[in-house]
Amino acid sequence: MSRTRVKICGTTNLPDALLSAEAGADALGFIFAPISKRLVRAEVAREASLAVGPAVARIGVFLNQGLDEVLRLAEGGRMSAVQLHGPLAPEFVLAAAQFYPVLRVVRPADLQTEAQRWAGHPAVTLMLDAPEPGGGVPLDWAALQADFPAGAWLAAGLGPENVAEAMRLLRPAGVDAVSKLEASAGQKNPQAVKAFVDAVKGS
Ligand SMILES: O=C(O)c1ccccc1NCC(=O)[C@H](O)[C@H](O)COP(=O)(O)O
Repeated sequence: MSRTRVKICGTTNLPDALLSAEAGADALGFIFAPISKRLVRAEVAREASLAVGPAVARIGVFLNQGLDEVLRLAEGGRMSAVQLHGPLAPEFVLAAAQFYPVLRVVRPADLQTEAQRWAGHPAVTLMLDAPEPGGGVPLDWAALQADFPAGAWLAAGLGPENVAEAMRLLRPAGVDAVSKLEASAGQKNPQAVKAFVDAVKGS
């Protein structure tokens, strides 16, 4: 079984991209959803994407945005994958997956349905997150143990202190965090980023 991948989300500037990459992150998230307090411009994301080297994935994060906008911003920011939040039609997810690997974000209530829907679609990977993304509130991992699908990623309220326990209970293929890794909204706390990556890789 391969090790759990670690994604640092909400990257808004070049120094934070570099510090996350140097800490050992496998993936950086760039939020293009206009409602986010961590919104990044495509030009900034592009500069960061080109600076972190070929081994670090760059994941464009979208919430209820049209396909043209998703593709334009993902291309402009030099993303390597897209993360799709919101109540989207399966056809929309499939259309995006023609262009980029997709992290399809689902809520606990939809997990079983979505797991069945996307089984056998290699371009679509599930990510379980709280109903309010970027809110820093953990899910009830014990309650999810029976249904957590192999290969799925986990987000919501993860940080250096609790990620090992979440991994022990759910064995996610990847973990994602933002709130607990910030000094302020959109600005990373370097010690927290390093501690989070080390906790994931040491588990
Ligand atoms: O974080 C945001 O501001 C955000 C806004 C709109 C859509 C998605 C957003 N974040 C997506 C993420 O991948 C977060 O890392 C994930 O929800 C976990 O956040 P947190 O619970 O704060 O660690």
